[in-house]
Amino acid sequence: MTLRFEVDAVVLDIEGTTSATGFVVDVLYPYSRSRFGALLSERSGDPEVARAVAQVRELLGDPDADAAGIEKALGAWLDEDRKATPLKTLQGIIWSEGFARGDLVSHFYEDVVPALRAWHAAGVRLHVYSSGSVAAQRAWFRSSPEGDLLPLVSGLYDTENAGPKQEPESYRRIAEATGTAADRLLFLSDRPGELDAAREAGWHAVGIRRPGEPYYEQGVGDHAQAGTFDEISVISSRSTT
Ligand SMILES: CSCCC(=O)C(=O)COP(=O)(O)O
Ligand SMILES: [Mg+2]
Repeated sequence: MTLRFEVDAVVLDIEGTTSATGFVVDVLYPYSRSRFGALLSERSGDPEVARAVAQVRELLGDPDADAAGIEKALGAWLDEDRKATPLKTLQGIIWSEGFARGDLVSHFYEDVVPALRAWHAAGVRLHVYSSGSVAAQRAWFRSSPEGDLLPLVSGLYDTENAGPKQEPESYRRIAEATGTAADRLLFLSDRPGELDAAREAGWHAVGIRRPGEPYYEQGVGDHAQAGTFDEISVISSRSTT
């Protein structure tokens, strides 16, 4: 069955939706884990690192946490896959440098890139909303196995510039930032709590359920669902075809 939407923009979750959680956890997480120590000790004066470190201390409730304590907290959050904003900021710094130097190439499920190209060609705007930082998202789309996909993307949103993914207010903020009416936006995600929040903000929402992903068994509640992007047809009033 094909799900049909007439909207102006599609907003994409990454992990579990466009891309495999296994790749993020097995490739990206170890890459960042092994580099946190050097980042914290050698670049503590970098404003972005300093800001993230201050946020970690605040989350820990420990204003005096030293570099070892910060690294330990980051490791624990990685273990539990906690999407803490400062963790994502620091990972984003490390990953974007790793992508730029060619150590990393991103992952997209095989149905995703053809669908993104088709929707973009049909005049549908594409935005990303992920817990991964904007810097990480930019590098991820720029360094895909199919080349630079960033030109397909109009906007990048994370927990810093939009807010937590399970809060409707974050989706209202994105609608405002993109200048798009809520009912002209379609959100694709694997997580029911995110889909609930998008729907509460008045968006269309489709749960993506891919075998092997962490939320596959749990399902996406009462949301419309698709196993691949091929099952979703999107047209826009801005369409030229
Ligand atoms: C390029 S983003 C890396 C993935 C990541 O760290 C993450 O937290 C993704 O979470 P999502 O909100 O996309 O499920
Ligand atoms: Mg996800």
